[in-house]
Amino acid sequence: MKKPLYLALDFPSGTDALRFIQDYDLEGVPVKVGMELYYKEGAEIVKTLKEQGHHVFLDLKLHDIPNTVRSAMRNLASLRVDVVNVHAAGGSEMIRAAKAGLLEGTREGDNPPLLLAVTQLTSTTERMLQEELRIPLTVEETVVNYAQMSYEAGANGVVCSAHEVRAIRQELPHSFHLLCPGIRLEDGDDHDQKRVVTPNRARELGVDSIVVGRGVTKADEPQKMYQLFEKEWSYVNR
Ligand SMILES: O=c1ccn([C@@H]2O[C@H](COP(=O)(O)O)[C@@H](O)[C@H]2O)c(=O)[nH]1
Repeated sequence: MKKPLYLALDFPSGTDALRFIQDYDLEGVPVKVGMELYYKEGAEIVKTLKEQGHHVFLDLKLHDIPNTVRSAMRNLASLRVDVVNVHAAGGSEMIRAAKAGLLEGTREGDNPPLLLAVTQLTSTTERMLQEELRIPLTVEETVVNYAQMSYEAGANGVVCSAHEVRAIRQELPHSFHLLCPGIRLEDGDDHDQKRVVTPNRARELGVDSIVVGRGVTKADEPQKMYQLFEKEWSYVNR
């Protein structure tokens, strides 16, 4: 799929998520299932969304010892999701194990899910990194470092903020997938996100895919807002 915009289905239940899709004519759009929805509904919601024709990014951000991550990824691959992720902070051995688990769990003839590694969350600031986590680097330095390590360990790409895209592109091949949450329209509410950009800017920077949640799901007119994000991102009708 070329340059997807993933709608983050951060809803308390599957009923809420499916109703939202139906109410606002979002059938078949790429979606992201995160912890809130998955921990409530489990694999069933993923199966339902796949049956309904959605491209599914399962955003569970695994972070555990390599053996555990390998077994978990084997099970996630069997759900035939399109994208999964781990925290890059789990290290290269864990990322290699994730990749191995995905290959083991993928049915013959299918493509394994894309494996992305989360670098620094888009809610992280340089102050948090340096003062709370005591990492004496800039956000950009840690993100590029995680991206290089993830690439060498076999990840297909990373989750980062669009702020770091240029720096990553200087170091790694263009085929390395850069997926960016923290996307807001010019006058949008940032909520708890700290490193945000507009869909327009993300496109200009060469981001491969974006995630949009509350900008659509909490809007007064969700369908209209989805179309606005989509239009800026894909540069249609201009
Ligand atoms: O660094 C990260 C990694 C994941 N996310 C997830 O993306 C969406 C963003 O939602 P908004 O409502 O558009 O802020 C959300 O599901 C996060 O869990 C992220 O924001 N940043």
